[in-house]
Amino acid sequence: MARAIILVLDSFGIGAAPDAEAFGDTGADTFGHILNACRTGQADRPGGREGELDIPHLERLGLLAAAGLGNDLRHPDAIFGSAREISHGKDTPSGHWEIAGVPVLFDWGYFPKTVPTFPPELIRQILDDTDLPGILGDRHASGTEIIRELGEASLSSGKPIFYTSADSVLQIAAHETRFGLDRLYGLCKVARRHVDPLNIGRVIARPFIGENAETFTRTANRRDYSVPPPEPTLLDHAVSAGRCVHAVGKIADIFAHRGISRILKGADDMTLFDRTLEAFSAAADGDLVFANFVDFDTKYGHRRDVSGYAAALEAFDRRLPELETIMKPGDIAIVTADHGCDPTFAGTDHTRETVPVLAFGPGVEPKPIGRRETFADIGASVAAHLGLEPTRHGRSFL
Ligand SMILES: O=P(O)(O)O[C@H]1O[C@H](CO)[C@@H](O)[C@H]1O
Ligand SMILES: [Mn+2]
Ligand SMILES: [Mn+2]
Repeated sequence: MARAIILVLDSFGIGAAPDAEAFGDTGADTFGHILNACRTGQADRPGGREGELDIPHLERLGLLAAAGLGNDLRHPDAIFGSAREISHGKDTPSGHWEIAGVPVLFDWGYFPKTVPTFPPELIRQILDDTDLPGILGDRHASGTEIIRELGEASLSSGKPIFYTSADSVLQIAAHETRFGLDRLYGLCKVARRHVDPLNIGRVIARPFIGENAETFTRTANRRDYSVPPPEPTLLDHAVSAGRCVHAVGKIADIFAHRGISRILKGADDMTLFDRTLEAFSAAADGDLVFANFVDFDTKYGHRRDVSGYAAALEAFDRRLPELETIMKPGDIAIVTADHGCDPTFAGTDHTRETVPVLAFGPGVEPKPIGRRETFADIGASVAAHLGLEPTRHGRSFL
């Protein structure tokens, strides 16, 4: 039994989703394209990273083999393979819930690519329930770009910026001190209530600071208001069995705080790695640590920043031995992802891809597991490992 830890590299897809075409994502391959850009010198950063992608630990755990890349004849030190997604969406909740045994087999609501994008009735309801003079934005956008464009107008008018993406999401950006953080959270709660009937997965508060378009930056006080998963997840099973679920980063928000015992937050992925180690060190036998590393997605994938993504992978890789050192016999760690966000792809949205599944630990017997038919095999394996009630979906690869 011992302990289990799932590390989600948010958006770290490895291409080859059999249904990529249905999402307009034919050819998307987050890992493959980063690897290639590094190899051909297109991910060099003056004074920063350069050359081939340097990820010896992920390679040792079978990442290249899992992605069907490279001709490394050494046998990986892990259970290695990939998984496709069966959820209808390629968003963060869909990916994480499916990992936890609950694929999203219904259709989320989405906002159209028109301007305005939000139904006037929805905006009217939100305005009626708040003291706002109106809203700005009201369209599909990249979060950083729309703040640069409309942030100053938001400061002078007192109107928050509403936007969406290819995900089932309503995002609200407002100045953290001038608009006020608590006021922004309150507004998101009101919006959450009104988007429920539209089947929208998340409302996200996007606070930013700075004085003008050149200096605006988003802060770590982002908060996601998700709908709860439609049936019990691996996390619920763990908590019902009296285990502790240690949620690192935005995991608690993604599961609408259900099946969570402890929350550990951090402002960036390296701090989140510190918190992950802290959580794992504190975990008792039978506990689950579930960590999400959001920067890959938010800071590099959506920003289409290839060298930034490469540097983040290298930084993550360098820290893996710290986790391996504190693992005890009987523990299992699984490195995976929730969807793709190919930084070389058109647009700024997620990409439908398969994800890596690398499972390792002192007593874990390495083997290939091929391409799993659903991310839920991860949850099923963790449930089997921890002796928990199996989730309805997924088959254990252990
Ligand atoms: O462009 P930003 O604000 O980072 O938004 C991105 O972040 C959202 C949540 O992960 C996604 O829906 C995507 O649109
Ligand atoms: Mn995600
Ligand atoms: Mn994203």
